Amino acid sequence: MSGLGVETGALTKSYGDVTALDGVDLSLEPGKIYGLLGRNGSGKSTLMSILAAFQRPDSGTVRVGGHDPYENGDVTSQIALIRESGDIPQASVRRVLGYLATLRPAWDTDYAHHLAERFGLPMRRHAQRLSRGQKAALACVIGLATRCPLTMLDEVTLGLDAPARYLFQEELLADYVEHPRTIVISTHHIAEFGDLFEEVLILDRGRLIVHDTADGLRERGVSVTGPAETVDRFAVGLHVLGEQILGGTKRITLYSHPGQDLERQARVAGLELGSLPLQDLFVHLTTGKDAQ
Ligand SMILES: Nc1ncnc2c1ncn2[C@@H]1O[C@H](COP(=O)(O)OP(=O)(O)OP(=O)(O)O)[C@@H](O)[C@H]1O
Repeated sequence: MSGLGVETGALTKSYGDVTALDGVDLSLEPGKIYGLLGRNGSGKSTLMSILAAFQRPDSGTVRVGGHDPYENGDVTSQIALIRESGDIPQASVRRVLGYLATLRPAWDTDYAHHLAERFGLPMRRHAQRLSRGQKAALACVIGLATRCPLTMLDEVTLGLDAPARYLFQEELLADYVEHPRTIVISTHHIAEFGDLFEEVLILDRGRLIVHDTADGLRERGVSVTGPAETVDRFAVGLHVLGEQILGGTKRITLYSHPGQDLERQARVAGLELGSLPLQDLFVHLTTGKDAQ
């Protein structure tokens, strides 16, 4: 099994007068790692909870592996949504892991124990008494060891310290290579987790404003660095997102490539061109005047 595909059509969901999702058309191919990004309240958790059939949309269609997941046990048994906020049974870590082994067809007990050990989880401690970071680590262990064909991780790394976040990335990539599946990760740690994503989805106020490969997204912008005066001359008439000055050196970021001729000119003038970090593009797309 190399993962489940996802299709949604014109998905909408409101809570009272708050529109959480506003006509989301989504198509996820099986077996890829997706980054689901968006500012606070943009609809990420709502989208994932609908894909996991935790709730119904107000209108629109959802297909996971070609089927409507709602009240469809054959499909939901292949979907895992792990949330930072918990959903963890009230029992010791060891019992929680044992219980999940009975629920999840692809659960790997040895792997779960290996992960728990790497994260330093106290197996006998009651899950409710774990520290915030330990709870997050337990969520990561569960998210990885379920090996569900559609695994969605909603902000699971939020409480983890830096070494644990690196550990999570390392384990996720290694396990994904061995057991490919569809993985959707929502996170605000974009700079850190950006390299994990094959494709990036950006929600903005309930609308899907970007679905692109991570490389395609990075290539939408360019940085230009060099002597301040040369950079300023080069920038005339171009769409500059931001600038940094360090001594006599200036670095500007441009949204969209200036074109081959201008790039050549820039290089001839001794300017250095580079791609933009995902996080800069994300900030631009969701806060700038270009946010759609
Ligand atoms: N149960 C609910 N009742 C009322 N409003 C809700 C409910 N759940 C979500 N909302 C609202 O819907 C919008 C989308 O929320 P959602 O949790 O999906 O966003 P998010 O992108 O996951 O946010 P964050 O990054 O802050 O976790 C927000 O305005 C939120 O306040």
